[in-house]
Amino acid sequence: MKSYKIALIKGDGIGPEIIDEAVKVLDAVASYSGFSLQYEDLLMGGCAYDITGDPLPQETISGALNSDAVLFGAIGGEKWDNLPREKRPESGLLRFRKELGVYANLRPAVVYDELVNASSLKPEIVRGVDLMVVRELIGGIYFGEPKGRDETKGWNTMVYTRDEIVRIAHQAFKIAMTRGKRVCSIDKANVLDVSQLWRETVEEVATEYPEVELSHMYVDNAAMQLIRDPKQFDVMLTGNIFGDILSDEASMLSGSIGLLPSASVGAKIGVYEPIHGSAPDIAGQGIANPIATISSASMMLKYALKEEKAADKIDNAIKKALSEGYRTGDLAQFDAKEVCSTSEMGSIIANYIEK
Ligand SMILES: NC(=O)C1=CN([C@@H]2O[C@H](COP(=O)(O)OP(=O)(O)OC[C@H]3O[C@@H](n4cnc5c(N)ncnc54)[C@H](O)[C@@H]3O)[C@@H](O)[C@H]2O)C=CC1
Ligand SMILES: CC(C)CC(=O)C(=O)O
Ligand SMILES: [Mg+2]
Repeated sequence: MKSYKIALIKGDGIGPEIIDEAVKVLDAVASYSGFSLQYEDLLMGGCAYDITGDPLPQETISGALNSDAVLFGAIGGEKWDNLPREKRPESGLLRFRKELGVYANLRPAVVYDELVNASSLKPEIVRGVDLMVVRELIGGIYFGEPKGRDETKGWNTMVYTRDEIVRIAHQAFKIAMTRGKRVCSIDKANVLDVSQLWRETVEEVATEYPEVELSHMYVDNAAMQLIRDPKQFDVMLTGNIFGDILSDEASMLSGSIGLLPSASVGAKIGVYEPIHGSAPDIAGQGIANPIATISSASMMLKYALKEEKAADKIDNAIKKALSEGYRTGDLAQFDAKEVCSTSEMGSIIANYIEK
């Protein structure tokens, strides 16, 4: 029987609660699909800092590199917000992504038919939305030098090299070829020099994909268009910060940030992670929506382990749970037949996995 090594990084806040549910569902699907999964827990974030003094211990990097894939929950929380930057949980996550080299963060935003009433927008605007944000993940303003602060000034730098833009643009065009063959590249080329290079470089890469229609949009307009008419988008190609922001916005098309998964790829080992954070405001209450993480586990099966059938089983089980009217608290007002806890939702989805 095939066996895969999965590195689990639960992290802080709701991280452990949502990862536990994803593991429940993964174990169910593995048992019916002829493979087994071995898990190794690795520390990252505030919990890692508390134990080791470092938000990203070296063993976490080597453990991840020794695995077939990483399933990641979330890190961060107020307790660690006033530490020096390099000690903060978020620095650990940024360093982790950089160390692994996962430069492409794929963030699908799909609206489930069962949840069209849950969106912040009218059902006719969101029904059928199926877009993919392809976000550059290890460059841009989160990483650029110089950065720093003193008493009166703080500074960060948005830098992209041509090579960084070329590789993320290829990812976007390749993904577009498997979908609606449209890429909208998001920038701020009317103001930022780095965005002018971004736009020119994306144009060059586009010549290798003549079947794909390329358009460009300024990020401020994109934020508005995503709400006005989200179905105009197929693949949205973005830099790091723009994709971070626009994908949280896109989650409101689907009804909750607790629904959106992601895959961070481009290197030997990928990281599969919900788009949301550690949600300290609801941590420990058993009310977080685990679907974003369960769906990220499905992306892991599909992209990292090539277990496409098993991934489809998870996606179908999620749809079944939603169509049967099960909702966690974040979606309780929207056509819920039964409101359930984080762990009940995990069990329901695990039970709906096709044998
Ligand atoms: N990938 C990661 O680990 C990320 C970590 N963070 C960190 O997380 C902490 C909290 O950040 P916030 O800005 O509050 O963003 P957040 O995404 O953690 O939470 C924003 C809002 O969405 C809700 N929410 C998030 N996930 C949910 C889920 N699965 N089910 C139901 N509701 C959910 C939260 O309760 C909160 O009201 C910070 O320390 C931040 O730096 C933020 C984003 C990403
Ligand atoms: C917490 C940050 C490091 C990143 C973030 O918000 C994200 O990747 O969605
Ligand atoms: Mg974010």
